[in-house]
Amino acid sequence: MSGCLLVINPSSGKENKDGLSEKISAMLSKHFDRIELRYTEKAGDAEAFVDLAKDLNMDTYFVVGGDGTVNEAINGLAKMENPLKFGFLPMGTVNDLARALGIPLKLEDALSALEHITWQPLDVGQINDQYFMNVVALGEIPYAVNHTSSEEKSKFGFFAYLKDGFNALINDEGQTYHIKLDGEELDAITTEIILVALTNSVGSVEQMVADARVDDGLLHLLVLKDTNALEIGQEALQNLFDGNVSQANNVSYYKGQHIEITSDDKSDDIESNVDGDPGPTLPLELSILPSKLKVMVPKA
Ligand SMILES: Nc1ncnc2c1ncn2[C@@H]1O[C@H](COP(=O)(O)OP(=O)(O)OP(=O)(O)O)[C@@H](O)[C@H]1O
Repeated sequence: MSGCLLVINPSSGKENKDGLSEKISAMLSKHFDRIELRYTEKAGDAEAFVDLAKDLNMDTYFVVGGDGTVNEAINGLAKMENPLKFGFLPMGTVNDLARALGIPLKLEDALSALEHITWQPLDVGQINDQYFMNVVALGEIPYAVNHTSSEEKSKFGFFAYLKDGFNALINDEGQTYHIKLDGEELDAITTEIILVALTNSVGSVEQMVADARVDDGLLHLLVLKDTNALEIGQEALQNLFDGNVSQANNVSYYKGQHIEITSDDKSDDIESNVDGDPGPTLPLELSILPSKLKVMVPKA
């Protein structure tokens, strides 16, 4: 008998929640014999419920929420040797993983798209001792975003805020970083922003990293160059938001499986942003877990 634990974050998103669990259960009942429902109450619940799903002998773990909830689910699943299968419905403001996987962002559309499903292999990223599914950002700008109130963030979204707030946020020349990519030391770089992306969609910009595939087994490293000159920085950031960053002049673009990032500057103060939330400080070690998960997507 196939079973699915359905976990809903009742605080995510702004859509009307009337009949939400019934509608989702109806869709899931087409694919599973047995469905159990739980609601999250606080940070960490969507990660902890993975253990409950295992105890209940479920084979699939399905969450409904924003990027925070999806990231928690990934953190629960990725540490399993043989992870449960994964599914989700996007309810947040950014929803990059859904965009990359072709899961519609509107609830009713997603529910009908998932009437017919297939299981897509999905890479998971590791940063120090935690996991991510979409993007790690590092530098002055992500730092400022980390220290922005969640109201502002939920109003504008992570990168929308970043874009609108770019002028206001620039206040110095950036940090100097040392980056080792697959064991090779790159030239030291002074920059305001470093991104490590897993999917083509970053910060709601669906083709920012046009080459990235959810199961290509690669980390996509983007470094904004020449940020001492504000105008160049702005132009490069605009290139990021216009998509297809590998074509942009002021962005260095690399691919690899293992990245180490250190800095001569005050490392303890340099904080990362992981999937839109504050992450670990330097030094950072990132790696890819190729096709670690199988995720439910609409059948083409
Ligand atoms: N019942 C609850 N009430 C209030 N907050 C909750 C509840 N359950 C979980 N949370 C909080 O919600 C956070 C995750 O929110 P999530 O990011 O999924 O939604 P969102 O903020 O609407 O989406 P996005 O980040 O894309 O804007 C968790 O880290 C946790 O702190």
